[in-house]
Amino acid sequence: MNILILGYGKMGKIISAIAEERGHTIIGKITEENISDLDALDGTTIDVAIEFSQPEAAISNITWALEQGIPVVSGTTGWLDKKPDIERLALSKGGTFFYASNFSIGVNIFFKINRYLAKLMDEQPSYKVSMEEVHHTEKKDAPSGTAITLAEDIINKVSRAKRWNLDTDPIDNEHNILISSKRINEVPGTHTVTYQSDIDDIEIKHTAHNRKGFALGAVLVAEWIKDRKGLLTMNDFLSF
Ligand SMILES: NC(=O)C1=CN([C@@H]2O[C@H](COP(=O)(O)OP(=O)(O)OC[C@H]3O[C@@H](n4cnc5c(N)ncnc54)[C@H](O)[C@@H]3O)[C@@H](O)[C@H]2O)C=CC1
Ligand SMILES: O=C(O)C1=N[C@H](C(=O)O)C[C@H](O)C1
Repeated sequence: MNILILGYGKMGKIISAIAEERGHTIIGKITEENISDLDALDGTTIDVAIEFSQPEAAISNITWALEQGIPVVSGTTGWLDKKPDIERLALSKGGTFFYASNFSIGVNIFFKINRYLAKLMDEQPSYKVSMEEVHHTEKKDAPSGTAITLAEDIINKVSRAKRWNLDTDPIDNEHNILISSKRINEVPGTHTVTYQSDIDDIEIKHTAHNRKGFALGAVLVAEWIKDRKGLLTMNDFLSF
């Protein structure tokens, strides 16, 4: 496949390396500095664009690719208030848009465990739920996209949990999921969900040791979506 890399930073570099190992051709590596190179590209020669850039760049990158009829796999976090606009564009063009806050298979297993635990906790009102996410100091958004997915899945299952907020906000009651966001050098991504009662705590935790899981997941999805259309997610890709 011919792959266009939109955002050639920490993730874009690992994705490119894995894609090449798997026999794909990288036909462009777009950064903030060489964004004008897009004008010279012929969209008909690109099978898929993989977009891991920055919150402020994601919308224009994805819009450009969808306008060219290129299927898009996007993992950029921190811009999701605008996602409905992108989804409308993808549908109006008859195109393909795949978004995941986390492409790692391990995290997607963790998402499933989180949903199962939340279902049990719906009937255990003595437990208060909270969350912690830890990432490297270059991360721009907080909380992480993964933490937001975890919180939204809990809100969908636990009727007393109505909304989430960062623990820097002064709201702390049974209806709010407090999320603590920590930034520590070089941490690829650690997420912990805690249910606390007077009697005990139950915690589930996912620790990424590096970025390979996120990058491999994005390449596997790019291979999978090649001949698919519409709005797709990890639930469509994974069979569990
Ligand atoms: N969904 C997932 O599984 C994962 C998502 N992420 C997300 O992916 C994004 C990128 O993460 P990193 O690679 O660590 O960031 P990074 O800062 O290392 O790289 C970002 C890249 O985007 C480029 N960029 C910035 N503005 C641009 C523009 N206007 N047009 C094109 N490129 C532009 C930068 O030049 C840089 O090459 C973040 O939003 C992060 O949260 C990161 C890891 C996994
Ligand atoms: O910025 C990162 O690095 C990561 N971002 C994603 C997120 O916001 O959840 C996924 C992963 O945790 C790494």
